[in-house]
Amino acid sequence: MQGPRPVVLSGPSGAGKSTLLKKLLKDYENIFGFSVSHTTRQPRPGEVNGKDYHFVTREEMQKEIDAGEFIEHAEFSGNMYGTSKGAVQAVQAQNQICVLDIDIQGVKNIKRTDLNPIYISVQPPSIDILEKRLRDRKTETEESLLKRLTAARVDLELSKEPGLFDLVIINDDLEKAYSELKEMLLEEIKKTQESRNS
Ligand SMILES: Nc1ncnc2c1ncn2[C@@H]1O[C@H](COP(=O)(O)OP(=O)(O)OP(=O)(O)O)[C@@H](O)[C@H]1O
Ligand SMILES: Nc1nc2c(ncn2[C@@H]2O[C@H](COP(=O)(O)O)[C@@H](O)[C@H]2O)c(=O)[nH]1
Repeated sequence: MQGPRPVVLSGPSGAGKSTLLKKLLKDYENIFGFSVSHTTRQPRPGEVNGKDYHFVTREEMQKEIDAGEFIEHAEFSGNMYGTSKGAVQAVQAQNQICVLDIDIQGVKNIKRTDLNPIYISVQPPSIDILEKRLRDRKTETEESLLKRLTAARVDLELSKEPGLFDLVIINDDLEKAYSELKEMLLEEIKKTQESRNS
């Protein structure tokens, strides 16, 4: 795959990946592009099909997986999620830095590909704080919230594997976490800006 190095943002549900990503996409509108994943979960209020996710049925997604159209896919908290080749190519065709928001199974699967991204894990200061953030977000039922907390514990354990991530950001103070993210990506941002001006 060509163009600037992609970025993988991973970490437990509710850790703050989308919040950080939204800031990044707003501040560097033309530099970063979001890899729009497929999912079988129901859209949340305000989510737009084709922008936040491609919302599909299990049958539709399985058909595309069987056809070899996905770079990676995983089952998370009772739903399927996956990154299509098309999602990444659409961003790379614009010569933008492609950002993938994926779970830890996705990270492990991407490691087996030639995508060569920068791997960043966004983590909460504690499980209690994560639970509060997920509850306050009001997107989950009690059942899905408990599933996500169980997955979060597994994620935090697995992410200790040496070398799995290039950077771990503890998202306590949002501005501090965002500064750490920007600092890590500064070189790729500069390279992309320079290539635009040349
Ligand atoms: N540093 C922070 N301090 C307080 N609240 C935060 C902080 N960062 C994010 N939040 C809030 O926590 C909630 C979860 O954040 P967000 O939706 O960005 O998580 P996520 O990692 O993208 O989750 P998911 O994987 O489920 O999409 C949101 O309501 C967000 O506003
Ligand atoms: N392996 C993949 N994981 C993905 C993908 N898109 C999103 N995700 C992860 O799923 C959970 C839950 O997301 P939510 O939007 O339902 O809260 C979260 O950890 C995402 O990072 C994907 O394409 N592949």
